[in-house]
This record gives sequence, C-alpha cells and structure tokens, in this order.
Amino acid sequence: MTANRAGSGEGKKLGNTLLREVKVEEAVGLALAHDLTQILPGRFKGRLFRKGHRVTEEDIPKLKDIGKEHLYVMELAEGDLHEDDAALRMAAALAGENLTYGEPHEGKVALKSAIHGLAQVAKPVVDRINAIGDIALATVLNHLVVREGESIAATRAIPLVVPEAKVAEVERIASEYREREGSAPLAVRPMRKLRAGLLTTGSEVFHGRIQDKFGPAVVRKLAEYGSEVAEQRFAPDDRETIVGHIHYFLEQGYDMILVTGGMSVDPDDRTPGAIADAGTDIVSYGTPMLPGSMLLFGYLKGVPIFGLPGCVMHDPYTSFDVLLPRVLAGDVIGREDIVGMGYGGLHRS
Ligand SMILES: Nc1nc2c(c(=O)[nH]1)N[C@H]1C(S)=C(S)[C@@H](COP(=O)(O)OP(=O)(O)OC[C@H]3O[C@@H](n4cnc5c(N)ncnc54)[C@H](O)[C@@H]3O)O[C@H]1N2
Ligand code: MOO
Repeated sequence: MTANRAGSGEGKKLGNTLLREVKVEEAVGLALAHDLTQILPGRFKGRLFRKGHRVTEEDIPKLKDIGKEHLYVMELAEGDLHEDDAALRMAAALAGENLTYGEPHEGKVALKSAIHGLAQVAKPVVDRINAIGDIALATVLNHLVVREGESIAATRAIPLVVPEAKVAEVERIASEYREREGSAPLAVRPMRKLRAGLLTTGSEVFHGRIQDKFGPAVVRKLAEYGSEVAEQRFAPDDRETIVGHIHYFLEQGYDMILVTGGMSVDPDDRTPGAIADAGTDIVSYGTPMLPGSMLLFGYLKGVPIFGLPGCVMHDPYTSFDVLLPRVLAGDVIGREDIVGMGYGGLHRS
C-alpha cells in the first residue's frame, strides 16, 4: 500500500477512509486534508494553512518550520466524516437559544453566546455524548454567567475521520432531549432587569460611626448583571425596624429585596430573624459555599429576598454571584439548588 500518485510515503486506513502520506517536497499542487496549526509560545496559536489549501513551492519551508515532513492525501469513504463536518454537525444538533457558531477551525467548532446571560448546559447529555468515543464535547459549567461573544462549548472529532454513525448518535441524543425538555441541550438564557429595594442594617452604619461600604458594592454588583437598586434604606440592628422596612419595600412593588449585614452569630445579628418575622418563606439560611455561607434566600409573597452577609461587600465572588444570576434568569430557587452549591463551592482567594 505504499504506491501513490505522488510517488512516496506510507498509506493507512482510518475506518474505510484511505490516508496516504506524501513528502512535503512532493506535495506541491495537492489540497490539504485538514487545517494545519502553528504554535509560537506566548505569541500565536492558530491555523497556518486552511483545509483545501493547494500546496505551493513557497509553502514547503513554512511546513517544515511547523514540523511537517509529510502530508495526508485523503480519500474519504462512504459512511465516514471529515473532522470539520463532524464538528459542524454536532454543533448544529446541540445549539439552542442565543448561541452562534461559525466555520470549523482546526477541526473544532466553538458555540458562542450572542448575549450576556446564563449558560444552560445539560450535563447528562454532555456525558452521554462523550461516552460515545472518537468525538469530544467540552462545555463550561451549567449556570455560568457568560458575556456576548464568549464560548460556552466546543465540538471536535478526535481522529481526522470518524464514522458518520457516531455523529448521527449525537444528533439522536440531542433531538430526544429537545423533544423531552422543549429546549436545546446547550443555550444561553437572558437575565431580566430587576429593580431591587436595598436595606442596609448595622447600628454602626446607621449612627454614622462608619461609612456605608455595602450599598455601593451591591449597586455595582447589580449593575454588572444589568439590574438596579431602585432605593436604599438604612436600619439599626433592631428586628422590628428591619421588618418595617422590608414591608415597605414589598408595598413599593420592587422585584427583589436585599438586606445587608447582621447575618452571622452575634447577638446583634438580627437580620435572619427579621426576614423570617416579615413572613418570608425561607428556602435556606446558610449556603454550602465559601465565601457566602451565611447568605439567606427566600420568597416573600413571591418576591425573592436575600440576606447578604458581610463577605458580599468584600469578596468579588460569593454565593450571591451564583444565586443572583439564576433569579435574574427567572429560575425559582429550591432547596435542592442550594444543596447542590457545595460541590465546587469552595472559592479560595
Ligand atoms: N464566630 C463566627 N464568626 C463569623 C461567622 C460565624 O459563622 N461564626 N461567620 C463569618 C461570615 S461567613 C461572615 S460573611 C462575617 C460577616 O457576617 P455578617 O453579615 O453578620 O456581618 P456583620 O457582623 O454585620 O459585619 C461584619 C463587619 O462588616 C462591617 N459592615 C457591615 N455592614 C457594613 C456596611 N454597610 N458598610 C461598612 N461596613 C459594614 C461591620 O461593621 C463589621 O466590621 O462574619 C464571619 N464571622
Ligand atoms: O458568608 Mo461569609 O458569608 O461565608 O464569608
């Protein structure tokens, strides 16, 4: 099987597809069977030559510079798929709402978010697809906040050629999921713009002993996710006063109520008790995540209410950054959502 039209090199079979090796010096005029990658550490990693490019005399030194002594000539068999086509078909099968993808690069297709939103990744689907073998689907974690243009997933075939049946299996798994769930296995959900009432507790702040640093931190945080603090009020560490302000916010019709400070174990930490007294259905006081373990979440007449511990003022990423985007995306948070936050929930600074 060594004879070939370029006159040199080895041949091998991948499935029923024939791949013949041709020395680069003898490849002038032949079309490349796949993209060729150059890596210059710290400077560049990407496609140097595109699939289908016809090799010219001038290309030979460039090919040698990236370590290519031989190139493949491919005769694709019936029932086999080129890596680019496999990656593209998988992307099409999986992509849902607010995702875009372009042409394959080096056998890979990236699925990018068209909006600032919440990544929706069906983990069981991802696992089933990756169990098939010879194909790969890599994703971000479910519920990650992504910006416009950021990738949430990428598809790729591992060998240069894969059996079409494996890609058809991906398509079957994806369409089964769509039918059952009414949405695609991969999508990005938009976050609603909510108006929040913010109550800052703490006698030291209320009496002016120290300046409020929590309010500005929460205002910034909400703005980051496209929402706003409609009104901020202040209260000393007094349970009844706190309850009164919470009821005031409810009457104002704000979409969300945030109460800061007084969330831990001191006698002056009145906030959890006051939130309960206000009539809140508490989903959880305490989240298995650090920082943000003392966070409280519940619903008061259907309005989401958070008790925010001191770390939210101080740490850039806390349990608030996990739950807030989900509330903004319209999820109703249950006990099981809180329970699930512990695994991977230790964020070391
Ligand atoms: N023995 C324990 N100590 C702590 C625990 C615990 O479980 N056992 N939990 C820790 C965690 S987690 C957090 S977070 C912090 C803070 O919890 P709190 O929400 O109760 O915070 P405060 O006691 O109200 O305040 C802490 C600190 O921050 C200052 N502060 C509060 N609000 C403002 C504001 N609006 N502007 C500026 N500074 C503010 C306050 O004066 C205190 O110095 O507790 C851990 N400790
Ligand atoms: O809630 Mo503290 O809420 O873990 O740092």
